[in-house]
Amino acid sequence: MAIPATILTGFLGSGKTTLLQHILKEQHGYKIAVIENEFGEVAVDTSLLGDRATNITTLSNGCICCSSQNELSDALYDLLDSIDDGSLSFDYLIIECTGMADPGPILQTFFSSEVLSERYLLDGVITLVDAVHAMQQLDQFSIAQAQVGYADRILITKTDVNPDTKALEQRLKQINIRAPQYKVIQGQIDLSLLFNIEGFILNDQLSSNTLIFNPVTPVQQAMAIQSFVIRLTKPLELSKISEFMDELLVTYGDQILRYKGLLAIQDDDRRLLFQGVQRLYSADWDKEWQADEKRESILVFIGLNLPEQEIRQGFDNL
Ligand SMILES: Nc1nc2c(ncn2[C@@H]2O[C@H](COP(=O)(O)OP(=O)(O)OP(=O)(O)O)[C@@H](O)[C@H]2O)c(=O)[nH]1
Repeated sequence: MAIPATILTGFLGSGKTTLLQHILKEQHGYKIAVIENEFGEVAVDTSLLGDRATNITTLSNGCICCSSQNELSDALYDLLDSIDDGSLSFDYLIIECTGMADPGPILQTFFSSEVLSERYLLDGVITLVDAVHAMQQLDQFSIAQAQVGYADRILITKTDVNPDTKALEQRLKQINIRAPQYKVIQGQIDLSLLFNIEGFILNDQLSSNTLIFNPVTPVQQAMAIQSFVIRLTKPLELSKISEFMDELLVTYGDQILRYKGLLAIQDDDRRLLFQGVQRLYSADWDKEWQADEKRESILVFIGLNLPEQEIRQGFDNL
């Protein structure tokens, strides 16, 4: 059984540690391992950590804390070794990123080797956003926008200090139309909203409620991460989709953070699911379209300065 993994990200001081403390205290029945991602931040002599690259501590409630100065992949392998030699057991992994970390490379690590992609199952990205400071952070730091862009769930924290989050919610939706938003005070949230969300599995969960939203004001900044939805009623030709996607990813692979789609294909009664992170994407056949279902393709793209018109046009031409 692959171990599900959740990535916890968010700008400096957004409340990641506070949420983690809540998660680790809660009685949820999971045996959770947490990796604190300090990777590459401070060069620490590995002799301090002993032979292992990863420093592993077990808390009194059975949760496991790991810190590592090495690459994330080393820590992931070290945890697997500990499971295999019987010294550890856990059934869920959380990675807490540092506030300035770009989640992109962290996600890519899970697909970087056969072992890691088979033994871990990337479940989702939870992004925390500070209701007091986020507007300014989003203006100033593209990394803060990227953290929102990658999210499967967005948690708006510190709403006890600033309860008026309307404008922020709109802006977050412009950046990431796909991720539901929840308000959280001092990390208090129902954990079932955060775990087993299957953000990277091929499925048809496009959160159709959130897709009704239409951005009214264009994002102003030059470095803007934004999302948009494409809906097409005419069936698409399969070979042309992969051709177009390959072309798109060669040119814009670094800018497209995440994309997900449910496609209607010409001469086939099955739905085609596809999803990707930057240049890495997968597609698979799903069940057949039901009689009461509207046979249309829906795609969500989230990325940095994406050529929306060009992408829309490209799909229109398929
Ligand atoms: N009022 C209020 N304070 C909060 C809330 N959540 C977190 N804080 C406080 O905000 C500060 C930063 O929270 P942390 O949990 O350390 O944030 P972090 O994201 O781990 O911070 P970094 O590790 O610096 O990236 C702490 O003083 C928390 O007590 C909240 O919902 N309301």
